[in-house]
Amino acid sequence: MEGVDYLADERKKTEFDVEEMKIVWAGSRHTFEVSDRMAKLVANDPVFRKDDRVMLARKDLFKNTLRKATYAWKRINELRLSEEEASKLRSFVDEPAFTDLHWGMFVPAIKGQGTDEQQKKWLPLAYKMQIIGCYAQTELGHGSNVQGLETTATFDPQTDEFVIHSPTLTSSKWWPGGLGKVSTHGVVYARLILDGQEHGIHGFIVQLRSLEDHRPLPGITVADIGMKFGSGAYNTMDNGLLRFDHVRIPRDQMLMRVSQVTRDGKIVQSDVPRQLVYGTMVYVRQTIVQDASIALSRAVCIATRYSAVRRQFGSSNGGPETQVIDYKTQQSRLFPLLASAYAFRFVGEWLKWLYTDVTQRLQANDFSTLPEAHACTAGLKSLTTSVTADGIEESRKLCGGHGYLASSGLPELFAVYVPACTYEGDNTVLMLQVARFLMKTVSQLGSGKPPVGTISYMGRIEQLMQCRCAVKKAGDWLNPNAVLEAFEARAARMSVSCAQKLSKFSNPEEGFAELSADLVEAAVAHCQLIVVSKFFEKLQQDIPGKGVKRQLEVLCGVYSLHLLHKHQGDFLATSYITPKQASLANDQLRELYSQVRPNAIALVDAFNYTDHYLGSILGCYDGNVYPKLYEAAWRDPLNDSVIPDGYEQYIRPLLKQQLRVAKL
Ligand SMILES: CCCCCCCCCC/C=C\CCCCCCCCCC(=O)SCCNC(=O)CCNC(=O)[C@H](O)C(C)(C)COP(=O)(O)OP(=O)(O)OC[C@H]1O[C@@H](n2cnc3c(N)ncnc32)[C@H](O)[C@@H]1OP(=O)(O)O
Ligand SMILES: Cc1cc2nc3c(=O)[nH]c(=O)nc-3n(C[C@H](O)[C@H](O)[C@H](O)COP(=O)(O)OP(=O)(O)OC[C@H]3O[C@@H](n4cnc5c(N)ncnc54)[C@H](O)[C@@H]3O)c2cc1C
Repeated sequence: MEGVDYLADERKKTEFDVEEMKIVWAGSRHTFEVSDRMAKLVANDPVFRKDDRVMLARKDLFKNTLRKATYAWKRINELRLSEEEASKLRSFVDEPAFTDLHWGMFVPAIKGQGTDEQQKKWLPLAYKMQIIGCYAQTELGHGSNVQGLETTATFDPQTDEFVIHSPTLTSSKWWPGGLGKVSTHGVVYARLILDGQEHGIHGFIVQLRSLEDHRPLPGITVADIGMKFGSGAYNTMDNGLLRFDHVRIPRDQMLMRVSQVTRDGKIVQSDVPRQLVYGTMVYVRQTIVQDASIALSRAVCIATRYSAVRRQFGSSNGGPETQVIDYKTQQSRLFPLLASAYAFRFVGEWLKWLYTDVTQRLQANDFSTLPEAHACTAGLKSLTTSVTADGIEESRKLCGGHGYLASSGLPELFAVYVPACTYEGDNTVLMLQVARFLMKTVSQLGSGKPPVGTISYMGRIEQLMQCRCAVKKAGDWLNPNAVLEAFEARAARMSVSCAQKLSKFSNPEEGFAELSADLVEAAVAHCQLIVVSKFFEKLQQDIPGKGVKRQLEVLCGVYSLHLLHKHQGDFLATSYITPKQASLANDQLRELYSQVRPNAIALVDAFNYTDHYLGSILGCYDGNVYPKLYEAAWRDPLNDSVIPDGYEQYIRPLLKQQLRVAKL
């Protein structure tokens, strides 16, 4: 039945202004309008159709991606879209492609690590896509350990060139997106060798393929690394392998903002810290945090709408069965994910601000906030992608059997998303970076240098080590100060406990390795505190619209109290709360679920996703799930014929054989 809104009754229950919530979710009215326009542009253009993606064989899938990406580029130019509009358009096309790495890593690497002169030379070519670039760092043998990369860049003073070489099989570049079949250039990370001496890892711009016929240049072996997890999914991307056989590039193709190599082969360090060679990763990590809220909200939107449509059990006197969204178990699995999507949205907004701030400071040679920016981007990337990947899978389970259908959109969403836990830094490795930052902070307490920014709570360490939770009744857990102090005390105590244990080791690195699992838990506690505190900070802002702020307060309560409930072992073990107080938090959490329930559909409508973008029958706006599932089944190529291909060859002889056996 076209045009009927099967979720209309749900939408009538809403207690807040959804249109205003859409603005809050988007970040501003302007961003909302751009997003809305770009989402509709993509949804209404048949070239961006994606429902057939999971059926396509790899070659067709890849060609289809090339078609979409080049068409998107054509539309971006025809419509003279701004960078903001183009970036939104790309995200609504919703298909990983070589362009992501070109714009997302190749261009930022040149911007961040290239000198003014290098930027002037390379960026105009990249901006017009006259060259297409990738980010070639990871190798077959090393990914996390960047200092362990084996590719060499040896300076030849005779010719004023670097010789790029892959000395071993394990030094083959492996994974770079866009490298396999498309990129003409790469920012290649290699070990700098000057006069037989090593000088660490640096980035080099290397041309890989001819701009005339796309063939690999002499000395270069390049190919795709093969199929990855899931159907459709990340297989639209040509992750590649790359080997160099003494490939020569001019000296001025080493990215020289951090260190320069002179004509006579000497290294000159600028006053920029060497860690800026890792700057592109910091940039991408903060974009990944922003994207986490998008991926999680998509999954939650699907699971919430379907949970309101789906009914099981509970019918009395022939009346309708219970909507599964009314089961408290469903709510306790779904609503924390809904709240997490909002929480990640706000922490992502804040992280973008932090990144912009650190970038401006770096330009003014102020490097003081770099360690905090690194810890925040690494930790929040790790936390938000882990929760999102698990949350997508939980959303699939929340949709029961139908969640397992490709047409639910959830399997592909999971398959595309889950590598985010690995790329741009394995999540455990990144949490260990946060732990190092925490241990350094604790060791410097009392040095007269007060901790600032997200770690400033450590400046109140004595109070945080001694204080006890003052909660007496469930409603006390609605007090932001009570919640914040609980998260601060837990994070501070877990860090101090690790630091105390570490101090017992004569070799700190051995101690760090031995205690690494505890250290990761302390780092997670610190990152969760950041997310909770940024949610509370958001609530301090002027938020217009009937009931909007109230709903956000409820979601903030759900976010923080579900974490408190889930990690109550930490809060109890650090002796900040009593078992009774933990139980009161859970009582309050249940009450908050009841307040989310009537607003659940409106809270996911506020994401403003088109049906095209969601790509899910279970999550469609009108909730008309069953007829659509039925129709989609008939569209499967297997149903093109009543008798399947292979009947004569396999099924018939099998049945005949069974018949013979039966006759015997
Ligand atoms: C007009 C048209 C426009 C069209 C628009 C289209 C727009 C499209 C946009 C698309 C946008 C985005 C899309 C992006 C797509 C992304 C897709 C994903 C692709 C994935 C790519 C990758 O995976 S790239 C490879 C990533 N690799 C890693 O992440 C490796 C992880 N390892 C490391 O980072 C490091 O090796 C390590 C940090 C783990 C360890 O390094 P190292 O051994 O050198 O360090 P130490 O541990 O010894 O630490 C030394 C000190 O350095 C500090 N440190 C470490 N890292 C950093 C850092 N990054 N920044 C600052 N400081 C750092 C560390 O803390 C130590 O400090 P001290 O203790 O004080 O000494
Ligand atoms: C889809 C995808 C796209 C990618 N795109 C690119 C790209 O464009 N360019 C590029 O250069 N790279 C890319 N990569 C590579 C990616 O960045 C690396 O795979 C990632 O950094 C993880 O490194 P690794 O594979 O070496 O993992 P490993 O480090 O080998 O991790 C294996 C296991 O060891 C553990 N481990 C490792 N070190 C430690 C430690 N010190 N302490 C405790 N545990 C540890 C990890 O937690 C993990 O469980 C991509 C990867 C994927 C999956």
